[in-house]
Amino acid sequence: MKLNLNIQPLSSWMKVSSEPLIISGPCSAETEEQLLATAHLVKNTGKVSVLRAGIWKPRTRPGEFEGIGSIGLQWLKRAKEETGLPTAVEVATAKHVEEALAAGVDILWIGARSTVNPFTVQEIADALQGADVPVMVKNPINPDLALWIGALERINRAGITKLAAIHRGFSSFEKSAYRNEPMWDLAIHLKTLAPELPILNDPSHICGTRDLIPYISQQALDLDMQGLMIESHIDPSVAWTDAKQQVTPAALTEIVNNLTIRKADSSNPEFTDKLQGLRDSIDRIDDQILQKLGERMALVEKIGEYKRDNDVTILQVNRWEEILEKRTALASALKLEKDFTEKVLELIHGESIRKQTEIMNAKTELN
Ligand SMILES: O=C(O)C(=O)C[C@]1(C(=O)O)C=C[C@@H](O)C=C1
Repeated sequence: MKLNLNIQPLSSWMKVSSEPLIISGPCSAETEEQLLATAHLVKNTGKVSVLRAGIWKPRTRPGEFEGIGSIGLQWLKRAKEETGLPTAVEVATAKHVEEALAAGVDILWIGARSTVNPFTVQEIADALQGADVPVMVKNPINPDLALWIGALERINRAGITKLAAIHRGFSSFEKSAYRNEPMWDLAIHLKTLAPELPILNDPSHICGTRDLIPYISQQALDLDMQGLMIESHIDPSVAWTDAKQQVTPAALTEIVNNLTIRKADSSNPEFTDKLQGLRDSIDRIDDQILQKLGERMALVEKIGEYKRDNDVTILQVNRWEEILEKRTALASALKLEKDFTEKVLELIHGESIRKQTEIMNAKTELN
């Protein structure tokens, strides 16, 4: 299945001053001085194409700093006039959209806490009708690809064709080094469904702490993401929100300088030839794997019929354990990851059980 989004390529609406595309600025606009000072430093890095700042902040508990509000729009306007950087803010209600558009904000983004709620997204989409503004949609808090896609579709159906997704990681109960688990598979899946949709990465929210930002940023670029949104602050130690994950503009420069930019393809004929040769070998091996899986499944069916005729259970725990043990030992000798091998075997065993259940049920129907 492919998504049917009507979108314009990123290059037609985003002027990237230096590769890769970096959107940066404070988590929150706190004071006019703080925003302007950060904007100038960020501009002077020469690495940043868009200035970001949160002015309406959804906070988990009441009583925390909830953003400076509409006054921040005037500060952003001034920052843009002084630095020439286009601006981006998060919007979460129709009123935010109206105010941001009236103040000439260049890019709007929808935050993870809004993307989870189709009512909120629809309200934002309705307010966007007729506007020609780029919109970026962060993934929902929970790892639900359909919600992310639904939000992108709602915004697109409102006529927004300058559209991008932002991967900011997902909330998880499991203890992790990250504030939000990257769960790269979901972003890769979205890219597969909509190859034309630009996906940016937000390492600040994935990491929650600045030390991990370089690693996640590199991984995002290596997964062919089109840019990075990295929070920066003149003095992160006194930031009013997300102090641990913001970086100074100087640190931002270092992070970006250390990134290796890899292209999606190479025009070097030697590379292309060698890659083709290796891919041909992979094609042959994939064919063999599938052929062998087909042969294995035929045996599983035979066993299924045999079990049915002798009233023997499908699940054979001892045999399954024996398989797991022997194959993971072989796999480790072949330098395959244990985790990976177990996952493959579990998939195969699950399919055997499904197939044999079908065979057993066929017997019930006949009787
Ligand atoms: O050995 C069997 O009894 C089978 O049916 C085969 C098989 C397998 O896929 O290898 C399937 C189900 C059992 O739980 C154990 C093993």
